[in-house]
Amino acid sequence: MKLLSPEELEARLRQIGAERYHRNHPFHHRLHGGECSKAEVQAWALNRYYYQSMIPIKDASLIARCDDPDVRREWRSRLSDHDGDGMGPDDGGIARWLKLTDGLGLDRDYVASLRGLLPGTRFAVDAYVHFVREKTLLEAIASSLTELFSPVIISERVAGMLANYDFVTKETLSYFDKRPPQAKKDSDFALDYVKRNAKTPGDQQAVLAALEFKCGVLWSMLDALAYAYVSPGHIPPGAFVPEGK
Ligand SMILES: O=C(O)c1cc(C(=O)O)c2c(n1)C(=O)C(=O)c1cc(C(=O)O)[nH]c1-2
Repeated sequence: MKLLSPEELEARLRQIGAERYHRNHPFHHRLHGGECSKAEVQAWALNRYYYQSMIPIKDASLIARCDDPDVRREWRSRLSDHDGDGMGPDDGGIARWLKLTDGLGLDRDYVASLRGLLPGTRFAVDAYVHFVREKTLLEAIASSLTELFSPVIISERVAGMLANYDFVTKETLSYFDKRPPQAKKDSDFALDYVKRNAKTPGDQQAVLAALEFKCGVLWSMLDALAYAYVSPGHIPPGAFVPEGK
C-alpha cells in the first residue's frame, strides 16, 4: 500500500464503517424496527452491560501505557463519562445503563453479576480489552473509532425503540441522551490523532485493521445474541433465560 494522505486515510476509515459497523447487523434492524420480543430486548441490554462495564477498564489500560500527558488528559474524560464523578446515583454511563436494565424488568444484581452473559459476548469484549492492552498505542486509539459512527445508530435506536415498544420509555433510554456529544468529542480527537500519527504505509494499514477488528467485536456480539435468542434460539447453558422460555 502506498502512503495515503490524511484525508484519504479518513475516507478509508469511513468506508470501513459504512460496510462493517454494527448498524448493518440484522439484529439491530430488528431491535430498532420493533420486531424484537421483550425477552430479546432484555437479552440485548444484559449482554451490552458487559461492554459498558469494560469500556472504562480498557480506557484506563490505554491511559496507563500512554506517555503523552496531552493524550492522557483528553482520554480521562472517558473514565468519568462512564464511571461518573460521584455526583449522584445516576451519574455516569454504567449507572445509566443499569437504569435501562431496571426499566426492562431485569434484576440489577443479576445483570451486574455477569452470570447471564453469553460466552460470545464475553469473548468479544475481552478481545477488545486485550487488543487495547497489547497492540501499539496508535492501534489502541484507532480501535475506538467505531464511535465515529455511533451518533447515527443511537438516534435511530432511540427513535425506533420509543415508537415501537410500549415497555420502553424516554427515561429508560436516558443512557443514550449523553452519548452522541461524548462520542463526537472522543472520536474527533481519536481521528485527528490517527491522521497525524499514522506516518508510514504500515502504520496506516494497522489503523485500518484496528477499525476492522473493532467492527468485528461489535458484530460478533450481535451474532451471538441472534443465535441464542432469535434463531435457532439455542441459549448456551448458564446464559440468561427469559421468563417463559
Ligand atoms: O450504542 C452503540 O451502538 C454504541 C457503539 C459504540 C461503538 O461504536 O463502539 C460505543 C457505544 N455505543 C457506547 O455507548 C460507548 O460508550 C462506547 C465506547 C466505545 C469505545 O470503543 O471506547 N465505543 C462505544
